[in-house]
Amino acid sequence: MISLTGLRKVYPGRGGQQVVALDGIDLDVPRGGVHGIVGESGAGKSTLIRCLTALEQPTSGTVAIDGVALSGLGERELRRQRRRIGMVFQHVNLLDGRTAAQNVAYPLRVAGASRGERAERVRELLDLVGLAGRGDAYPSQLSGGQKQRVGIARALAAEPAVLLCDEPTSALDSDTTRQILGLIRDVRDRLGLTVLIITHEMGVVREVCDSVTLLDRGRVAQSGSIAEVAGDHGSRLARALVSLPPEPAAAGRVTLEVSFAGEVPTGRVLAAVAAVEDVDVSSGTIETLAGRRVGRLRVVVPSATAADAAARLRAVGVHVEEVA
Ligand SMILES: Nc1ncnc2c1ncn2[C@@H]1O[C@H](COP(=O)(O)OP(=O)(O)OP(=O)(O)O)[C@@H](O)[C@H]1O
Repeated sequence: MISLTGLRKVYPGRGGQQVVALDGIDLDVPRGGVHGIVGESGAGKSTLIRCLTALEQPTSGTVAIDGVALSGLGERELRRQRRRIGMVFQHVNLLDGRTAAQNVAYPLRVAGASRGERAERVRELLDLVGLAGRGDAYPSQLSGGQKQRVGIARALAAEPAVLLCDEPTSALDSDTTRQILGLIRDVRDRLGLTVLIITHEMGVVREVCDSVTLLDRGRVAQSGSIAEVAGDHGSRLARALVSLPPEPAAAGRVTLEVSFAGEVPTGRVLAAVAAVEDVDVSSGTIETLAGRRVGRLRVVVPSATAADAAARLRAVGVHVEEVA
């Protein structure tokens, strides 16, 4: 549904130096998928969004939505394609002097819908986002979460095929974040949308995404379904998805991080850990992510016997790394 091929964007920098913001991105998000894009500041996330909405022309490579490449479209066709992409932002930017209903109706007015059509569609949309009966409220009378609901309704007004969400919950508290992510999943389920979420919060990825891409200096550092990346134990995304607090080991001891996925029975792992001589478990988690059981344990062992302990643990099929 969303297909990026060899996407490259180079900006002219200061002193004639070039800034490579995107360096050959290949990415496919299937119809109905919720895909997360994560990466540090400057990784290229905003540039990616601007290329997807054709606000920015790629230096090379293609962006295609539903098989239609954006480059080479005429002005009219491009406008039509843009309407197939709804945008949800961190700061909703509602028109303060207009009611929630008028804000949602705005893109419908621009698209030339009649008054009757607008009223009916706005009612449906407010209902869809859980704001039935709140259409007459002004933005100042709405909570942050309710404003974001209005923003989502507005983004859905033109019946897009794709919803691009740029840090949709960064300004919200954790309860409201969970509700808004639940809503995004719900509209995906009901309307069959394809959703791309740019976020710096792994909690968002865990909660709502089916798949995820880590961008690093304009390149894809890692990409896959949540189950795949969570099971790729030593990887950056696996560590970020299932993270443990760092805790330095005492002198003469080292910490081994033991990671495993559903293929290895938890009981067997725990038995192997318990059998290690003079072992202590300092932290750990065993949970189900995208239907796959994943576990991570930090075990502290004497330095002198650490290599032997690691070998014994690996023998049961787990991934073991010494951590600082
Ligand atoms: N218009 C521009 N002109 C020159 N350089 C740019 C421009 N826009 C972005 N860049 C550079 O491209 C790189 C990627 O920037 P981008 O804003 O896409 O990253 P980001 O991952 O969205 O970061 P953040 O999370 O801070 O928004 C950075 O090095 C940035 O300085």
